[in-house]
Amino acid sequence: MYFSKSRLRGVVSTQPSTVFFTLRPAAVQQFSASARLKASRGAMFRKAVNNHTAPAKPPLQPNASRANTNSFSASQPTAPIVGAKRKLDMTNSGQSDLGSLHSAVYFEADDFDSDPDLDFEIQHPLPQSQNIIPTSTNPGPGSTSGPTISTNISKVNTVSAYLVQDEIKYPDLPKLEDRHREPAAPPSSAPIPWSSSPPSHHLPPPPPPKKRTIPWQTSESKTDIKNPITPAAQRTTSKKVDLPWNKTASAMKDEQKELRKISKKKLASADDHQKRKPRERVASLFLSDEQKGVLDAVVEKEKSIFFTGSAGTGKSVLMREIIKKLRDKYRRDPDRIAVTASTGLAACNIEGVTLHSFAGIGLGKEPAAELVKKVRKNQKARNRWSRTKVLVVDEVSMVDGDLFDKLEEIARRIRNNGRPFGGIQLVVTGDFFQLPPVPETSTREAKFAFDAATWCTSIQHTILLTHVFRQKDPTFAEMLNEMRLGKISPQTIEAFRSLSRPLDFHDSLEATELFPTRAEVENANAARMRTLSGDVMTFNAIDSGSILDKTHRERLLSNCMAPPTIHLKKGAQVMLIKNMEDTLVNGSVGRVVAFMDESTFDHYRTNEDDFTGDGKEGSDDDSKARKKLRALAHGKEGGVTTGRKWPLVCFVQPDGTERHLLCQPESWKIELPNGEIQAMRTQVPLILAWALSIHKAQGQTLPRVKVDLGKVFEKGQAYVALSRATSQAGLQVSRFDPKKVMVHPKVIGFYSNLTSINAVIKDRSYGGINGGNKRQKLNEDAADDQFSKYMSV
Ligand SMILES: Nc1ncnc2c1ncn2[C@@H]1O[C@H](COP(=O)(O)OP(=O)(O)OP(=O)(O)O)[C@@H](O)[C@H]1O
Ligand SMILES: [Mg+2]
Repeated sequence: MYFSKSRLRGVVSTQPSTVFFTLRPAAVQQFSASARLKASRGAMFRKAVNNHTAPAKPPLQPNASRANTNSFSASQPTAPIVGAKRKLDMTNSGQSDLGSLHSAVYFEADDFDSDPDLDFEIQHPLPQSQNIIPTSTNPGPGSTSGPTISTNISKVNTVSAYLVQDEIKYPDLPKLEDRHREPAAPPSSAPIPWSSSPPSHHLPPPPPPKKRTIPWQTSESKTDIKNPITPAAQRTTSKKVDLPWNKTASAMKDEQKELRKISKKKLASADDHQKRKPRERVASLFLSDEQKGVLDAVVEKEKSIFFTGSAGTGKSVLMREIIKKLRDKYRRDPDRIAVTASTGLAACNIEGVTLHSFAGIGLGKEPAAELVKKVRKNQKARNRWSRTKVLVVDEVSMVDGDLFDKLEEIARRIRNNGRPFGGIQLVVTGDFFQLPPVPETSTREAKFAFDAATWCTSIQHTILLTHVFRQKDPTFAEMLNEMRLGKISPQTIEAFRSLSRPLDFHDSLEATELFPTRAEVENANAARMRTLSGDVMTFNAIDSGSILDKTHRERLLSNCMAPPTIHLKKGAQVMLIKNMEDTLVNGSVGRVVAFMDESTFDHYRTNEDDFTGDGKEGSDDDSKARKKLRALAHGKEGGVTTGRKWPLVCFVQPDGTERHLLCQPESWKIELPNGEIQAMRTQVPLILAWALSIHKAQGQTLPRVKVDLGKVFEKGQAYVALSRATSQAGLQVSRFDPKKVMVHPKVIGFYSNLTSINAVIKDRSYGGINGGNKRQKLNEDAADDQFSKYMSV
């Protein structure tokens, strides 16, 4: 073994006359032989030391920094004081394993002169060239080319007074051989990062051969296999019997089988728990007559329908009801219904897949013939096309017209059926006045689905829903309708301009600000979070599903309303993104008031009156209630804080009353018609709600909304943003400009040809809901009537 110069460089003091070392104890034993060699060649040893030059830091610095990154900062003095400074750092650093190895063993070069053991020459087992690395061949970063020791002294003076004493008092150390016997010294086999010894030298000596232990021969190991997560198992993991190489292949297989069983059981019990969890979900709404008419046409008459209507006419509510009824109808063959949407977000909202995913066409940019070949090669996609009887498409306004034609051709050819869409019944909804399709290339203008060559033959009936549920105030509904059609009267412009004032509410909820881009949303929410004091609670989603490729799965789930991670603080404004109860639905906005576990919440719920104040900020009642809630959240109010803590959110309902909900994780699925869950995310059903993107807001109903129209840039954006609001009192609009309300002329043309289902129902002469060919006649007769009704202002 050798005592390399690089080691010396790291520890040599800056006193030229009195050299001291900080030796890694592991090196002490190694040092014995080499020191003897060197001491016997005293001159050579001193030369080695004197030749040692200042920049001692480089060889050790990385190790020191690794050992305790906190104790080193960039601003700390560097090379010149390294010997001294590092010694102090390392010996003081309790956390550093390097530091502990450095437990301050000091000695002077002269120590060895008086050591009788050093007075004999030993024959080193290895040739010298292998043991002492010559300076020339191993200059290292701190070799002779660096600053000299004297340079170091002057700099060290400023750092450590005791280093400049003429004579330094070193601790009285036991003799070297005594030190060898110190029980505290780590074994010499402890690996030293810069040692050039081969790893095998650090290995402990091989144990004497033992009788082989086979797992099934010990009762302990049997228990371990049955219950690998018991403490016993954990304890035994360090025993030799549990080491994988001590098991036979069949024993390993048995163990894996047991583990699989256990994890299956766990999953099943988690599932059971989910199922058993009492959940008062949203009760079915009473559908209006027009909604019922559509439902009947789809489920009973099995017609291919496109139902549309302005924002808030209950298209989504109706679509959910249709899906429910269809699933019930085809409960024996659930894969007969394909639930899809134009975008990932819309698909996630109805627990379906994107049209692209369903079709198995990738991006779908190739010509139809190639896509047909592609689908034919993909057995799963082929099966989906063949099995589907009803194809549901939500948010059709964002489906490209060319894509619609391609899908129609694929359906016909894969199903070998010449009827439109190969005989598949289409149930399509959306509002073309809202967000348009994203064009395939920037050079070509967006083509709407109704512009597809096969739209008219594929859709038997187009139905217009006219009753607006979202806005109860007919004046406001009419203002929004004008905006939708892009024909805004001067009075309406004035009315919108008057909404630039700040909202006037007396509770703690603020308006949700809608932005066109995601970056603006993230900045706005992050800025608001920073203003809150208190601890950040982080909730990470659990993702699963049949798609094992992580990137692919993440891409699918990136469209999910639930984020992969959400950071919350007490006081954060949040939006519920799942329908929970009648009044707590997707879009409800509230504020996080505490984080608590389920049992504490149960206690809170049963004594709710104690925890609700009069709502007036600063009042006695309110502060008492807050105190109680705080105490409860900290487990001081009788609640047993046993489990994981979840956000407790106080939602303000439309009638002004408050509801508290403990927001525990919910699941969002991306599910193929055959029931295969491609991807699933489980996360607390909340997102930050000071700000939201217009894209994510599409489809939402929001009680308080703030929009800066100066920022919108896309057709339909202004209408989507403003039509989220339920009332004028809950809407703040800045920079309202009628020019920002852009409507595509093709969309106006398309809607001018529609009539409402009410008109059809009223006038039986049309024979109820009309067939595809009759529709044109109906449209011709009723279009002027209807359009003049909607364009009346
Ligand atoms: N039959 C109904 N009875 C009572 N409320 C209803 C009914 N249908 C819908 N609503 C309510 O009207 C609001 C808007 O409904 P929904 O979101 O389905 O409209 P939409 O047409 O899909 O709107 P958008 O085009 O903005 O997505 C929701 O708050 C919903 O609960
Ligand atoms: Mg909707």
